[in-house]
Amino acid sequence: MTGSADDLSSAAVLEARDLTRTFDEGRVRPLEHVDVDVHRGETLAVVGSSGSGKTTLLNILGLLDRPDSGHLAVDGVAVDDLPERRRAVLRARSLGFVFQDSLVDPRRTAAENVALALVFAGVPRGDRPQAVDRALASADIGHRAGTLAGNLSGGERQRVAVARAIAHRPAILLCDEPTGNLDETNTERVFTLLESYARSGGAVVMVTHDLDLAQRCSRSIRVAHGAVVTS
Ligand SMILES: Nc1ncnc2c1ncn2[C@@H]1O[C@H](COP(=O)(O)OP(=O)(O)OP(=O)(O)O)[C@@H](O)[C@H]1O
Repeated sequence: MTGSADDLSSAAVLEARDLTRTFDEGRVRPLEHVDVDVHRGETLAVVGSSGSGKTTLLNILGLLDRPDSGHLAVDGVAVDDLPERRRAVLRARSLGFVFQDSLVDPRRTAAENVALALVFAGVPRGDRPQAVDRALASADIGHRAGTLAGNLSGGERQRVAVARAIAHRPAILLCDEPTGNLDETNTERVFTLLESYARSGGAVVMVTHDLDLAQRCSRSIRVAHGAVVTS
């Protein structure tokens, strides 16, 4: 990530135009002609009823799925005609993912889980130990660096998942119900981490059913009947 708290450029790091995604030969149409911009320094909540298309949108923004039509630029790179190999590199370098159940490897330590993600992100070997320490510390889980992830609590494991997602300083953090399995205290901790990543210059997109959290984001959009509206 090149931005910083002092350099919150207004340029969008995610720009989606006229996205359409349908399933079942067009019978299911979660996204139709949708535009979305996401900027550095912001937390963007994506809300909407179950089945409205939130995950579909997140998957397209995260290069995990392709739209039927439309245009998408990720971290300044137009991806529409990019071959899968280059999409994978962009995904690994510019994007970080946090899911409701982020599936950290229970047989590896917290630090090893984060280090592995740095390998995939192409971070040079010599830079990895410091990046691991920094990420675990900023996710407030540095004191459990050497603990097997399988022995951590659910809240601690999710903080490791956040550390893993931010360790390579991606421009954009995409989160699908990141607090969905957490109690109130851990929800607050994880949300605070995401906010602080945005404050440090990242862009955070968060699908959530938690309307209180959505209200605390800098902006929120609602997916409904194929459209995306600012809510
Ligand atoms: N691969 C697929 N094949 C067929 N239909 C799909 C596929 N993926 C999603 N859908 C359908 O697209 C619609 C939107 O699904 P999506 O998972 O994006 O909703 P959502 O808003 O994230 O829902 P939830 O809040 O329940 O997770 C749903 O009707 C879903 O069944």
